[in-house]
Amino acid sequence: MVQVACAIIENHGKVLVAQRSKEKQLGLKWEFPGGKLCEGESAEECIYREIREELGIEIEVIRPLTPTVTEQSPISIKLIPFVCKYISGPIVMNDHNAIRWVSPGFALATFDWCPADIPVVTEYLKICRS
Ligand SMILES: Nc1nc2c([nH]c(=O)n2[C@@H]2O[C@H](COP(=O)(O)OP(=O)(O)OP(=O)(O)O)[C@@H](O)[C@H]2O)c(=O)[nH]1
Repeated sequence: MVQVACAIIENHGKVLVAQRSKEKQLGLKWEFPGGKLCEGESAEECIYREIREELGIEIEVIRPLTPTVTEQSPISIKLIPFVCKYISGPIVMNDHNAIRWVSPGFALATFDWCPADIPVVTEYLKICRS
C-alpha cells in the first residue's frame, strides 16, 4: 500500500484545491496537494515537505482527518488528510495544472475529484458545518 499525505489548506475562509498535471496518473482530476511518504518519514513531516516542494509555501497542521484506502490498480492508496492553515509565502505551481481557492460549501463537492478524495471532502464539509 502506498501512503500519501494531503493538505486541506485554509486561508481567509477558503480552501485550496489543485488540479493534477495532464501527464500524471489521474491527470486533470482535482486533489488536495501532497504526495507519497518517503521512507522513515511521518505523514506530518511529509505534508510539510510536499507543500514546500509543490507550492513553495509554509503551512501549519491544525488537525488530521480520517485516512481513506482506495484501490488504484495495480496498487492501493492510503490517503492521509490534514486540515492545515496557510502561514506564508507566495504560491508557485511547481507540480499542478491549476489551483483554486474555494468556499467550503456546495462548490467544493462539484469538482472532478480523485476517487480517494471524495470521502475526505464529505468529512471536511461535515466538520465545517458543525
Ligand atoms: N497528492 C495527492 N495524491 C492523491 C490524492 N488523491 C489520490 O488518489 N492521490 C494519489 O496518490 C498518489 C500520489 O501521487 P503524487 O504524484 O501526488 O505524489 P508524489 O508527488 O509523491 O509522486 P511523484 O514523485 O511520483 O510524482 C497518486 O497515485 C495520486 O493519484 C490527493 O488528494 N493528493
